[in-house]
Amino acid sequence: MLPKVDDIGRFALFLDLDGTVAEIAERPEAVRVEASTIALLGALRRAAGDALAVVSGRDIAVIDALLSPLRLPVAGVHGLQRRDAAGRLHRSGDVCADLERVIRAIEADVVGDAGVIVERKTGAVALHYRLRPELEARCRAIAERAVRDHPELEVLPGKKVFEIRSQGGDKGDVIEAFLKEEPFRGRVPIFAGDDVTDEVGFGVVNARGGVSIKVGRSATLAHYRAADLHELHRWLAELARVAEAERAR
Ligand SMILES: O=P(O)(O)OC[C@H]1O[C@H](O[C@H]2O[C@H](CO)[C@@H](O)[C@H](O)[C@H]2O)[C@H](O)[C@@H](O)[C@@H]1O
Repeated sequence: MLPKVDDIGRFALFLDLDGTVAEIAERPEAVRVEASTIALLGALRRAAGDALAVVSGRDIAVIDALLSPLRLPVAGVHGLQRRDAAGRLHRSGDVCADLERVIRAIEADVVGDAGVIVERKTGAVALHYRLRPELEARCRAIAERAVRDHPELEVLPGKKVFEIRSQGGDKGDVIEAFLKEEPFRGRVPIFAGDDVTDEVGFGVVNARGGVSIKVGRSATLAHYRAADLHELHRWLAELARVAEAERAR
């Protein structure tokens, strides 16, 4: 059930990417954002007076490519990177000097595991087992071994993935940071996401009396739920439509 929101101009909108803006695909590089979804994001940005940001686990460069020609305020790698509305880049966390060695060790570990995908990111690496779900325990063990001697690294579980990342800001921190700046400042946050790394974002949004929306069925701190991405997109389209109608009056 999603709430009635008539006046999106009071709100700041934060959207997760994979599973929320874009459908989950079998491989990270297979993801595409529908042209209709890009048009929807453009309409929402206008409706929200530019207070729309994407908050994702992906690298900012990948998010920009997926959302092209839009170039939105964005946070990447679950909060390690952020580009504010003025285009300034912010980074958090210390880059692990040993990360390349850690990634090579992971690649060597999975060389015989066809279908397991190692996705390199800035300050992080994701070990995907969506194509080999029976290898979950093995991938978890590989990820945990990779961080054992590196207190500056952490393992973030996600949807059929274990991510190894430099410790640093999370999705809650970047939502807080956006809300201190124009055009987000003074607005009530709405945040929609589908994965466990979105939960810290829901916590921040709930504490500010905002609208937290879980996409999907699993346990969550979010106050509202959309059954799937399509229900969320219909709700977002209605927000944009109402704002457009208001403007035309
Ligand atoms: O925070 P998000 O925008 O949701 O990004 C989280 C991770 O999403 C991607 O992996 C997930 O989506 C893939 C494509 O649909 C899917 O194959 C995989 O199983 C999912 O875990 C992305 O590849 C990661 O880098 C993001 O951190």
